[in-house]
Amino acid sequence: MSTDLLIIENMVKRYGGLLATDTLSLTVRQGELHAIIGPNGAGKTTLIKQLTGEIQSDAGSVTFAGRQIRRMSEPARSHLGLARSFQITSLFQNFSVLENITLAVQAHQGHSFRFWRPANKTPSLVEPALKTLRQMGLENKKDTIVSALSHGEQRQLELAVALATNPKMLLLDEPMAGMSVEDSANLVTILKSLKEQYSILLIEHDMDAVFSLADRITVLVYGKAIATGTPEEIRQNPEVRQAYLGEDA
Ligand SMILES: Nc1ncnc2c1ncn2[C@@H]1O[C@H](COP(=O)(O)OP(=O)(O)OP(=O)(O)O)[C@@H](O)[C@H]1O
Repeated sequence: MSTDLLIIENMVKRYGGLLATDTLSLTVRQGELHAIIGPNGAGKTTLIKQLTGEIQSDAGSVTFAGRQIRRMSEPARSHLGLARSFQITSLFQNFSVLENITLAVQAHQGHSFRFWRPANKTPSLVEPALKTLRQMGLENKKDTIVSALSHGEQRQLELAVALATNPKMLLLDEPMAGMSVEDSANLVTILKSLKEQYSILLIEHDMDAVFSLADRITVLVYGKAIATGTPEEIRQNPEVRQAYLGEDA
């Protein structure tokens, strides 16, 4: 039986007179990749920000790993295992790949920065960092300075930074944005390998990626979920075809 790791109930966010999130309810199951699609301005990024705690919801309930998190701070949510990646450029450009990850692990573990011992020489930080780099196929780049990485590799590293904190759930906001076809295909392969080990909420405009990766898809229009279902159910849904996907979907 599948368990719901994230349960969103009747969540609301208003910007003045605009309802950006309109009594939205959805669940993400343990080990599921749940994609959110919808036209520009549908409220997808607003939803992610409400989940991370970057913005406060006006109403509703958000339960994550059995805890009510709607009023929790961003760091508290991150410690519970909610990790956001993408659309935030969080890398230290002049530091190496390994240093970037060990610093993320250190910050997550809540250590003060120990300047007398560099993070990339501390075994308890290096071990999880190397494991994550292996998972992402970036191990051979561990000593490369971030600014020397390709755009696609930097996006992969952003994902590695999120994974290194050992999250329960990843919130991915348009990971394929600005990527070449080759880098996108590579990222799809990586995300497939991460599925099940992590629960993933994915926002993405690349429909090929969404339909090949998602276990379930929710379609957002004007802040409202108009449909949730398997990729096949979403493809067949007449309301979705009309509102978003177009007749050739
Ligand atoms: N800080 C803000 N103040 C006022 N309105 C906002 C604010 N942030 C977002 N909005 C509005 O809320 C609605 C939802 O925006 P949001 O960015 O969440 O949509 P989105 O689905 O992520 O769009 P896109 O696909 O273009 O990234 C839009 O109408 C947007 O103009």
